[in-house]
Amino acid sequence: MKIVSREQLIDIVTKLKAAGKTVVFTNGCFDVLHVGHVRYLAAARALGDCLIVGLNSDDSVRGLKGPTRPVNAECDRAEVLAALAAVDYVVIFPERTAESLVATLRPDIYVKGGDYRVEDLPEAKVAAAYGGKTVLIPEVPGRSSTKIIEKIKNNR
Ligand SMILES: Nc1ncnc2c1ncn2[C@@H]1O[C@H](COP(=O)(O)OP(=O)(O)OP(=O)(O)O)[C@@H](O)[C@H]1O
Ligand SMILES: O=P(O)(O)O[C@@H]1O[C@H]([C@H](O)CO)[C@@H](O)[C@H](O)[C@@H]1O
Repeated sequence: MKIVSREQLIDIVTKLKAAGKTVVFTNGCFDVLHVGHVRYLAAARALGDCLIVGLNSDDSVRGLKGPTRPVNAECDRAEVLAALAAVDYVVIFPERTAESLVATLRPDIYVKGGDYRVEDLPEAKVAAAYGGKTVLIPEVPGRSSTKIIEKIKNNR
């Protein structure tokens, strides 16, 4: 099963690190999945041996993106991500940022998309403090969940 609790992940990551594996971590809302997400996750997985995705809970997505989001509930979003070959584990987190997950799991590599700047990522600061590296994956232009939702709303 790829969808795991924070406690299960601590155990999994401890074993991976003991075996000398490179652990990669990213986080996000992943509301309406698109090709930008798929390429991004494949590129993140290629940086190491195991890709963990921290998935924002429904309440935390509402707090970040507004009351009409998410379109897809957290259990559905988690199952869709877990169906991707690039994704090894999914953990749902309730906080506004993934700082505590990064601090707990201490992944070797922290990843976000090119729509972010490293200096704006609080999670990157947490990673840097224990020697973790942050990598930004170039953005696939013109693809976003919001754009898909707008297209459906406007019936085009
Ligand atoms: N087009 C894209 N190309 C590459 N990476 C992306 C792209 N869109 C999102 N990402 C990355 O995927 C992760 C999840 O992003 P998110 O779910 O917010 O995507 P989004 O499509 O921009 O959503 P929204 O439109 O709701 O803001 C983030 O780390 C983000 O950097
Ligand atoms: O899907 P998003 O909006 O890219 O995900 C958010 O990313 C934030 C980012 O890491 C900068 O802090 C994160 O803090 C937030 O919890 C969402 O995962």
